[in-house]
Amino acid sequence: MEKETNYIIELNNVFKMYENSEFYAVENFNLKVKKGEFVTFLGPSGCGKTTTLRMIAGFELPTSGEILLNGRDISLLPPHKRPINTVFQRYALFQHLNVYDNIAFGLKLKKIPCEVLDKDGNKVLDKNGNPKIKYKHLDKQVIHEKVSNALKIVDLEGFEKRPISTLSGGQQQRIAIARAIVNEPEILLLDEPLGALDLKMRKEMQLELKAMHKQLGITFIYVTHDQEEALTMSDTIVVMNDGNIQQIGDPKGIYDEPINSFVADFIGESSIYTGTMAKDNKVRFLGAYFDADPVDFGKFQVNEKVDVVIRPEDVILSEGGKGTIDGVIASRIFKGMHYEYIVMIGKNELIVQSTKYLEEGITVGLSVDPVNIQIMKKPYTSNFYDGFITKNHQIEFANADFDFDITSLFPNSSFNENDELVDENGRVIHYENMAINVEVPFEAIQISDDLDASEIKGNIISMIYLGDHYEIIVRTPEEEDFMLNSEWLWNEEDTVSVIIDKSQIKVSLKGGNK
Ligand SMILES: Nc1ncnc2c1ncn2[C@@H]1O[C@H](COP(=O)(O)OP(=O)(O)OP(=O)(O)O)[C@@H](O)[C@H]1O
Repeated sequence: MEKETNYIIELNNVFKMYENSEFYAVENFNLKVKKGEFVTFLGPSGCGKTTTLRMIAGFELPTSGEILLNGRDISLLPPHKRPINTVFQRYALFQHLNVYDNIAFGLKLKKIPCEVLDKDGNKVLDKNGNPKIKYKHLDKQVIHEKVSNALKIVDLEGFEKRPISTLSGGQQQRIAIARAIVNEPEILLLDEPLGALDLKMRKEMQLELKAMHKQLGITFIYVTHDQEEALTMSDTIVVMNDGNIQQIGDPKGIYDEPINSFVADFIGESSIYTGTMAKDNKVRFLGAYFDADPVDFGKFQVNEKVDVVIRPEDVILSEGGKGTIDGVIASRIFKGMHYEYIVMIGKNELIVQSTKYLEEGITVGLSVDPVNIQIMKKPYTSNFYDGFITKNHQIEFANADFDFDITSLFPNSSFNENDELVDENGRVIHYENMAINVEVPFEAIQISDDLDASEIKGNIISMIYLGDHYEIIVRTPEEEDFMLNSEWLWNEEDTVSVIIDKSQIKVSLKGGNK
């Protein structure tokens, strides 16, 4: 069904699970893109950016949900029928063709409908009285003009006859872009198009792509894991993690008002702390009470645990301890326009940028304007799993068994002499396979590089520094995630064993079997 819309692309409740996979690569994705917008999908490797792009292009079908183009559902339309072109990181140019033929390739195949005319130039009608239509190839002259124009846009006029192999990486990428825009798509999808270029060339091409976007006036949907690239080029950034959208906003909004610690950590440099809301518009972190922005304060309860984000450029340094809190300068690096300091407040580190030159080892006062203290809801402090009770009256979750006193789940129950679980009237309770909810607080989990220390093993997939500790996510081969806090610095991708303090596991019955 078609409906009036200002949006060129809409994704509504889109989910994608690949065949032979047990998790969603993209989960509940909702996005509206305006005509002419430059939208960037930003997130770490594996977060679902390419999958989303491929669904828009039509190379993958969503498992559920709908994709609308100008208000029309295109979920089942094949890629070549969508007015959308894609530029990939690997340029996918035909090495045996020259520049002209690479760009003209699609145009030469294209057939356009034309009305049939008789020798006097009148329209020929079919038996229903409608103009008769035939399909014919584009004129050579038209192709020539379109190719020249595309080469002009990518700033490679005069390169028509050059073999592809004689072009630099940056030039090849421009040809790939020219090939995509020569078809005059309504939307251009760009999947890490600058990923294979060196830093200098990347920076140049970022500005050129932005200029091309302006000149062409078409919608760009761009994929990158480089936050600086996203901040430089986009009108709108969609920050993704683990198949989910974390935040949608313009670059400044995302940088200044990150919605959670993942976004704050991923975009720009920042110090992140666990804080507690206190009375009288205050928030306590780093062992001191700071004035909070009253607007933020109203969103939280007194005593609520929160994440507090401080950007390095927002810390005001003063000599002689005239701030909200004192710290000692541990290191100083000159960064061209300013110095970057690591200041220690007890065991916590704070990153500070300042144009002032200060000696290492001295005590400084630190303060932050209330509007620059970003206070965010703490997403989780516990892990949650679906599990069940095994026939040996253990509990199983995350593909591991744990001893657990299951009598605590059934009031007044006990085990009889036959090792059966019975209620207060002696009736047997059939607990085997009963479904349970399991909560494992972060504090209950430790990790170790001794892989024999636990039957649960996994790889570290994320590590966020929170001032005096790291928030770490370990993912098992079965795609179970364990989030925990650790004082120690680990390496991403490290394989570790996950040790759970059983006494801290909380279990409740779900009702029903697994
Ligand atoms: N064809 C496939 N079959 C099964 N799983 C897949 C397939 N393609 C991607 N995945 C999985 O889906 C998830 C999302 O992958 P996707 O390529 O969309 O992420 P990405 O954010 O684009 O990552 P990158 O930046 O590394 O390209 C990953 O866990 C990936 O392993």
